[in-house]
Amino acid sequence: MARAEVTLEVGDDGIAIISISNPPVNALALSIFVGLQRKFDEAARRNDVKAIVLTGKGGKFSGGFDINVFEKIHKNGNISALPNTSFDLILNTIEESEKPIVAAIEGLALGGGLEIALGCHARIAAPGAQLGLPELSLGIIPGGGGTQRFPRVIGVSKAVELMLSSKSIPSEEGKKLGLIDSVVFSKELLKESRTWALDIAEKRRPWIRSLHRMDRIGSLSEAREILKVAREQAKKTAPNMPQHQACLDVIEHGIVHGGYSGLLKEDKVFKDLVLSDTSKGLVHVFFAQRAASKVPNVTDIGLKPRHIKKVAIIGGGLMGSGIATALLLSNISVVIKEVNSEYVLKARKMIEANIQGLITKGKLTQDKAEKALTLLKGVLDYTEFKDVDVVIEAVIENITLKQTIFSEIEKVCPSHCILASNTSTLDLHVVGEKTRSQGRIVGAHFFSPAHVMPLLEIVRTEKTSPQVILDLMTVGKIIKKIPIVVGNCPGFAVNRTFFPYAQGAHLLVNLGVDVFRIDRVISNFGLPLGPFQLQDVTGYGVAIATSKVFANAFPDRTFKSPIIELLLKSGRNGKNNGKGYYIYEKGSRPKPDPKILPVLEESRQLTNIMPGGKPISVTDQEILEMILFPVVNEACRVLEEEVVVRASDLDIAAVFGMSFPSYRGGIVYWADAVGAKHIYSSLKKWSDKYGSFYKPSRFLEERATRGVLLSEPVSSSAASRARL
Ligand SMILES: C[C@H](O)CC(=O)SCCNC(=O)CCNC(=O)[C@H](O)C(C)(C)COP(=O)(O)OP(=O)(O)OC[C@H]1O[C@@H](n2cnc3c(N)ncnc32)[C@H](O)[C@@H]1OP(=O)(O)O
Repeated sequence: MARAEVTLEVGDDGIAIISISNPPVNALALSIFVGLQRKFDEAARRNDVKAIVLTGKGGKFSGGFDINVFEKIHKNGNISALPNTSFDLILNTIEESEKPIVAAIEGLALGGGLEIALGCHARIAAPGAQLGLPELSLGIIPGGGGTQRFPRVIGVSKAVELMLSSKSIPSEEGKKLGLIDSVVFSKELLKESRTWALDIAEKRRPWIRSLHRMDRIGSLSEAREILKVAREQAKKTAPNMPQHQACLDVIEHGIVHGGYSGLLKEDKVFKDLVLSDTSKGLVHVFFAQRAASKVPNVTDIGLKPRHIKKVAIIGGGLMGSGIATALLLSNISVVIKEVNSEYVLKARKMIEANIQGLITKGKLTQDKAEKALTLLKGVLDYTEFKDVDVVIEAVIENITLKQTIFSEIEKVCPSHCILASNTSTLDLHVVGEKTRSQGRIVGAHFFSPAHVMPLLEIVRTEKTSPQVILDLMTVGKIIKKIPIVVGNCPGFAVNRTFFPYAQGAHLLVNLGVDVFRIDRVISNFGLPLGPFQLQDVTGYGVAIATSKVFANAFPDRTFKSPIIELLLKSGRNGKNNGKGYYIYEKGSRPKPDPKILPVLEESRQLTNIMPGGKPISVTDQEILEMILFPVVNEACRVLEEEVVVRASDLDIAAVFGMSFPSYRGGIVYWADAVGAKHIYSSLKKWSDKYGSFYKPSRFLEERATRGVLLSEPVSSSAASRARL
């Protein structure tokens, strides 16, 4: 592996080129900071150096501070491991240097990488470099002066927008905003940066120290107004996350008391936040997401992903159209097959509406949208299937229909073609039973709406070939999904783990707890919708179909709630017809509908599970735990059966498939923070009181008794048991 190092070369022109090298993204590891300090000191001392250019090797400036250091601090609590770069390196050495320093940026300058560049006296970038301060997405604020210099360079409004959203911008936009002084072709980057540095040294260009600037800040009252609006917005969009308000406070402090005072405050707040639970959860998710892309015997055996040019989708309903949209937007040709031309047209309309939605939200340009639609073809037969690389079947959950489709596509598609099903519940063995292509059969489980939800659950059987899995993972990444590879079992990893979520909520209602209180408790915890509003939105048909699957697969731990059947009987269809647990009216927020109370009463009478016929009395915390602990319990079974490669894959599944709050790190991470002992003893208590739905799994019992983390690998736990 290449060494992390900083090099210095001095040219005949008197320019010192200092280069960061730490592949793959030139993260600012502690040794890089030491190296930078040494090389800048050397350049400052040397008489043959007139000016300095700072750059990154391998086509990247820097991906920012080394996040592994945060992970270590989270484990050992030792904050003193953080170097004092904001003052020693960026302020005193770079910004206050007696020789001008120009940042030559290629590829990316993120987080600490951009903060170092902001300390330089000019920034030259190659086209398309990604520039941003994504620290808030890690639960912290920029800690290298970004909260002070960014607003001073690009203005308060844009700086706030970019920091709060953790979004990056390309060099070209950076140039328009004044962040970048010049955009030049990659091959000209060093030459142009050298010239620029010399020009500053010889006073042909201004020598600008960002922290001293006030020209882009505007008046104090304007800045305060921008910050006030941002605070209100952040209260809504990031309610349980401290870093958003903290970032705004630090920006304001610097505007009121000056940049240096702002740096001092930033340093303190940054260090406090590094130790916060929010940062621990988000950093865990960062690494868990990268870990999910490493699948033993698939990604580590030297296979190369094949190029996927054309995908066929069978079924242009909600799922099929969503999947098609995601593919088209990533320049993949899509053939969508339907049973008649009316349905083909409907599918096209849905895809157009998906795309229009993205344009309206500013996420897509008209040009790109038009180009994407040219790659779409609607068909009624298999003629177009002769050269497709992947088929994704997305018809209704009917096993006979799916079996027929699979035996047909096996005949018409080329022999390399991947045969995927978007089933969310059916056994893949049975789906592909009538074919001789078991190695090519795989699940491609997208989540609705498929063009928006980030997770792609790739389901393999023992026969699915590693090449097929690798190819599907690659397609997933191309279409900007987060793929996790899981085993074949009822509900696979995501729906299987989360089936007790809705059932737990229904059980509580039948024990007498208020529906809307449950939804409030769950959304206060951080899920975007409570379980009942989620059912309204996803449709009761889905709820009925999935509960049937789980009732068959796991009858010992299924709670059968009559509520949905009763709602349907009383003319309620959820959001679909504007009436569910909530009332849905155009232009207004969903309103709880008290008219459902008699329906709930009827359900309670039918199930008759309230102890002594009276509603149980529970705290909000108990409500939360009575819904989420059964999910953890099922996650334990999923882990024990090794349906997922590693525990953190379930965290990714929870965050990106079920919108579990990312700052809580995912379901298993959260459970470990709560403690297996408490979860086990609570479930045991409730199973004695309310029945087998709560019965703790063997895995949970064993881990709780032995004090082993739920996230510890199954095999290593067995090994540690053997050692005892
Ligand atoms: C003091 C400062 O204010 C604090 C900070 O700077 S905090 C850090 C701010 N920077 C960031 O948040 C950037 C995080 N990284 C990213 O967003 C993306 O990795 C990226 C856009 C740089 C590259 O994306 P991509 O090309 O898809 O590669 P990706 O798989 O994500 O990363 C490649 C490898 O680099 C590692 N990596 C990326 N950024 C890293 C970082 N800042 N520190 C340590 N490792 C990092 C990843 O973990 C991964 O390692 P692996 O191969 O062992 O799994």
